Amino acid sequence: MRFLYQSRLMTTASTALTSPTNTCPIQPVVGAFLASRSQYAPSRTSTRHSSHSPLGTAAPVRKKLTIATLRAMYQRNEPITVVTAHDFPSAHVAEHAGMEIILVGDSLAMVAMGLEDTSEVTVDDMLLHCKSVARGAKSGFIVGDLPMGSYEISPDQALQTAIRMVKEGRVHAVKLEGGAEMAPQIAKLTQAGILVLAHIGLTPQRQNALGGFRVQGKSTSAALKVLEDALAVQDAGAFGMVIEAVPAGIAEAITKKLRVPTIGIGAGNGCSGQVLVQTDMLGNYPPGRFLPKFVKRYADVWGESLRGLEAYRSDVKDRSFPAPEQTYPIPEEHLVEFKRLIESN
Ligand SMILES: Nc1nc(=O)c2c([nH]1)NC[C@@H]1CN(c3ccc(C(=O)N[C@@H](CCC(=O)O)C(=O)O)cc3)CN21
Ligand SMILES: CC(C)C(=O)C(=O)O
Repeated sequence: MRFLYQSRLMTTASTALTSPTNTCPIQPVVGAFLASRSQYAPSRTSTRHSSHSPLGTAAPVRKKLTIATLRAMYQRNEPITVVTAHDFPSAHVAEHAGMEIILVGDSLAMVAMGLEDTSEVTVDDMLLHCKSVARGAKSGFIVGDLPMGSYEISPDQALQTAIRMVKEGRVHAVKLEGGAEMAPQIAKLTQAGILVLAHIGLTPQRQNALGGFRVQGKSTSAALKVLEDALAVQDAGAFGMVIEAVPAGIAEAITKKLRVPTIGIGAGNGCSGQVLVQTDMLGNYPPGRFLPKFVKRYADVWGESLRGLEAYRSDVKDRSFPAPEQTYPIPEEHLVEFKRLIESN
């Protein structure tokens, strides 16, 4: 299953940015901005923007989200929306869609780096992706994963890594996998003023020990262990926790026992919020790829990307691209003179 699960796909989802169906309140601002730039035509009077990030640097689109915002949402029982991002465009579109938390998950190993699993990801890999995401999402609350091997050895190691994630990666909080056994790490980071999102239930970095990506907490005793982990990470100071692949009824009951939010993935709608991997939920993979049961596909980025690329290829092959409107004109007399000069030689 591990082999089926990997993905070597292109990953940007920037097409959604111009979608007229986007109901996000900031959409009119984006629309107006794009319109004022007349289809990205270079302006003589203003700075030219790189084609790699059509909006130049990301302008803030809403009030900056903080831990206080998240706590207030939790208090009023408003679901917290979380999605992963791994680069500038995927962060930018997540922010424009109003996501509260943008998670730079180590699943970027598969969805952005084409690796087989998350175990090869390094802190430097994470930093590169975190920096790009931070530049794309100026108002979101950004959480970065501590990769396998960068925090388990000791609380000091965890703190060293977490400090780099904040200082260099520009994240607002870190996520680390593990329950009661990670309480010392969580406490150390929290005492140093670094916010921690814990991750319990199915912890993919331990896939070998778990015997694969298996649902956790399926028996009474296994569910009690998940609750024990939830209470331990809460008491160690985690501001919240991801609960992955746990039966819905168990995750809901655990959520009710806590005073910090749970962010569910494959854990039912009784959690305080939900998270999905962006490339999964946007359908940025070819048909037939294996997906966990908990993924719902909300878009077909693969289909749209393929359609656009095939149309481009076809236009290049029959020379209908570039058309006159995509080329630079020259006054006819200059062209005639130019040709006369080069032909007389
Ligand atoms: N692209 C991507 N999306 C993810 O959601 C994700 C990653 N990568 N990588 C890290 C983990 C691994 N994840 C997974 C992967 C597979 C299953 C899975 O196949 N679960 C079985 C359940 C098997 C059982 O009953 O125990 C399923 O049928 O959904 C679950 C979580 C979630 N995470
Ligand atoms: C699936 C989410 C929770 C994650 O940890 C990741 O993207 O790595």
